[in-house]
Amino acid sequence: MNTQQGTRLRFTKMHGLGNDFVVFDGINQTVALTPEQCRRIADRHFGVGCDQILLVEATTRDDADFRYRIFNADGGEVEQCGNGARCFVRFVHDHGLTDKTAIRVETAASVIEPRLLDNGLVRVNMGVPRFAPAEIPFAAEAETLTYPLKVGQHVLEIAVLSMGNPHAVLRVNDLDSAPVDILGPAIESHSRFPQRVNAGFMQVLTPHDIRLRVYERGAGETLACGTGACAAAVAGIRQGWLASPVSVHARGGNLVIEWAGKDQPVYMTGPAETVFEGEIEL
Ligand SMILES: N[C@H](CCC[C@H](N)C(=O)O)C(=O)O
Repeated sequence: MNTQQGTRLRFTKMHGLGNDFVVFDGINQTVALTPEQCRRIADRHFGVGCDQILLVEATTRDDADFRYRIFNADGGEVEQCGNGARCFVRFVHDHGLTDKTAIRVETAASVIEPRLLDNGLVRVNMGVPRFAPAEIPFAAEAETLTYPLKVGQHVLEIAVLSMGNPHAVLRVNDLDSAPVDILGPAIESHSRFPQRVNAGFMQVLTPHDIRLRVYERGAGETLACGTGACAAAVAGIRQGWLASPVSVHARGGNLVIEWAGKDQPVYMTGPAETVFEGEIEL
């Protein structure tokens, strides 16, 4: 069953550092979007325009308060969205769906824990990063710290990990001249990533500061990527270039990522903004 033609849906336009979202309350209205309807909503000329669509639903888990579904602009449903998680808790709190400031949210990948802070920012326990190739998924003979990836005539040395969604992280010397528009889509659709991948380009400034650009799976380059920031910080810490906490400077603004290593969770802190409320007829 999908949302029938002619149905009007209420939505809220939000963003986390310019990574923007159309958020639907799927508890007080019936929202069942087809990939084509997602593409239409996300279209910046024929729809509302966004990088991802976020759907708030009731959960059946007794260890979570809500269910959180994420759809990329290309219509594909995915496992995780970090900037969206910060907007999620702001949305459910501001729309009276909870009076809690710290909630547990079921996603396709895990249960994450966003918390509204007194200073207006949001801190999220994004869970434990995964490195086994089969858990990414990524085609590799064995798990190593980095992997050579042949892209055209280049052989790139990438880190590969999952924050619930797949990430490839490449260190570059100068982010402004990095060929993100060429290497981004080539990595995103590389055959060794059977479910495609988010491609992060990281410039290390100091052990506690990086600049980051992410060519996102199913959305293209965004102004910020929360799970991408987590993945880049984890990759840099593992390779000895970085130390927690790491300030991640994206084009849309800054996130702070904390990770104590090994099988510890990654914490992400940053803003979540509401832009406007609206209605759309599908
Ligand atoms: N493009 C991602 C989903 C959105 C992630 C990003 N917007 C974030 O803030 O983590 C994927 O296909 O896995």
